[in-house]
Amino acid sequence: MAVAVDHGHGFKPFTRHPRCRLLSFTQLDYKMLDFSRDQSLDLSNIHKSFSTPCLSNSSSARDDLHDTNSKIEIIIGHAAPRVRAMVVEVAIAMASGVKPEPASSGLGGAYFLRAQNGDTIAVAKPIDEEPLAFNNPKGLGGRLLGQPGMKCSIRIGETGLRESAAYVLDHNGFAGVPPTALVKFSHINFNINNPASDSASIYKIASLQRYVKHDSDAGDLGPSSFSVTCVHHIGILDVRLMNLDRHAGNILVRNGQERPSELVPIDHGFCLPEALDDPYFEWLNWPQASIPFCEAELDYITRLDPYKDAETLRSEVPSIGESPIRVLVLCTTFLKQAAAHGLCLAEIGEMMTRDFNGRDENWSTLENLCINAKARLKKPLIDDKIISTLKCDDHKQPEQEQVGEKDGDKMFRFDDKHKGFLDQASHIHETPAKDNHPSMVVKFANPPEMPLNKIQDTFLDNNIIDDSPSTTGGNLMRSVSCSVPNYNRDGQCIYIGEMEDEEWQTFLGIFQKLLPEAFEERKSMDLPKHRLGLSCQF
Ligand SMILES: Nc1ncnc2c1ncn2[C@@H]1O[C@H](COP(=O)(O)OP(=O)(O)OP(=O)(O)O)[C@@H](O)[C@H]1O
Repeated sequence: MAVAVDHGHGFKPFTRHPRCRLLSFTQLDYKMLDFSRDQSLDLSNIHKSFSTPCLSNSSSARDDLHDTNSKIEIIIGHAAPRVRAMVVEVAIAMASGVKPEPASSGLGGAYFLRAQNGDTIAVAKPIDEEPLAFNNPKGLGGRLLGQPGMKCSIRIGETGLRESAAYVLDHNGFAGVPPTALVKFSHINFNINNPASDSASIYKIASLQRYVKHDSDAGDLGPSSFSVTCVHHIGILDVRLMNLDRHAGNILVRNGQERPSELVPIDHGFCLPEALDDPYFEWLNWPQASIPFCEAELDYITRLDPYKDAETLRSEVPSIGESPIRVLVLCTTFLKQAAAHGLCLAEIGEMMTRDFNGRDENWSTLENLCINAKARLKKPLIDDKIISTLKCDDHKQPEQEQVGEKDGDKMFRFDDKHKGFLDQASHIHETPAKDNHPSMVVKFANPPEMPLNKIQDTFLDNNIIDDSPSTTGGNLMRSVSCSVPNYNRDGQCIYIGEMEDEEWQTFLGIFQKLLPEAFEERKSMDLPKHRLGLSCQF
């Protein structure tokens, strides 16, 4: 068998729904491993091929139609350590005729790739088999790539990117994310729900992660056998990446000869959302999270450079886009300052998590800080997606916060002096809803600055726009009614990706100035301490 590394651009660009951003895989430096089933394996040849890259002849989708040889191509992760070795092993296994084995667990399509001797090498998760995606094999399919997925802030088809990003950002294996890449498989039998209509079935894009031998996952055990270090390291990663999905099943447990067990974090598809969202941290209530960071951990956190990490993502995972990168910068900044103020992991995690009391979900402390920081920017914040119905009026009533009630909607004055406005916004959900959508009215002190088109653009994809002029008290009132789709319970996320660069920098500066007071307030609460009372051994 000849295994060759290809620096060419072997496949046609991967596109998705026309209204959605293109995944710019054409910009990426593809490296391809070709292998053929009818030739014998020659490992010495593999090494030679790596050191002497050569071009593949199979450079178009048309060629692929006539080429039945299996291929695997690294799209993201070719510079990451230990990725190539994993891909070579998978390539050899596939060349020997080994078939991917579907995993029964998980909501998405996942496949174990085994070597000829039966050892599992890696886990592949095709992006079109994610939960809700059209080729999902577990009855959860039907949607196009690029639409909001299980989490409103992460699009269908983009979890694989994030799995790779988590590995790239886990510097020196601090949290122990297994080697992960985004790859393209061709001529491999993954699931297709409607073969007749699927013309692109000759290849699939998938995340590929090194399989980790394990004894159980964290859901099978209580946390008392887990090492403080493992919990802290995984928690630090989750905070940086705003992981929305750190449930116990996503932490594998390896029992050593002695306690404590080693923890391995997997499944990072719901990290790095496009907007601030509600993270889920299983470790939040584990006693280890309430133990202060040790010197080495504090040193690691101090040395984290959010801007360098942002550059790393831009160069190594370019298709991820700027919004998730901003979430990374914001969360890393938050972590660094929180740790410097002496907060423990549990306190930091709690500040990032929304408060759900069974009926209402309130913004997290982190989200409230961002709302306040945005309110202090000069520009009116009308494109925040916290607003589902907007009305504007140049009639100023500066002394009043709530300026009235109309058709069941509360009316609030809004200008840049009125920083309390966005605190009020947390009460939006309690206002009477129209057509089952939360509703509010905002009065703008400065109508000319209101980019009405921008509002319409923001909501156009999924909403009904009603732009009807009316008059109130002699003042022109423009009305824009939009229904925010029900992504989550409240249909709301705080977006930070829409700001211009300069505005973003100003926002970050304001955000950082707000942090010390918030940390002091958090430290004055003693919530996490009671957890230390639980009986556990470390
Ligand atoms: N790197 C790995 N090493 C060992 N097992 C793994 C690895 N990655 C995933 N698995 C296992 O593969 C199965 C499916 O993986 P995973 O849970 O990540 O899929 P998913 O569809 O994204 O799941 P979920 O519904 O929890 O989001 C699980 O049993 C998981 O434990």
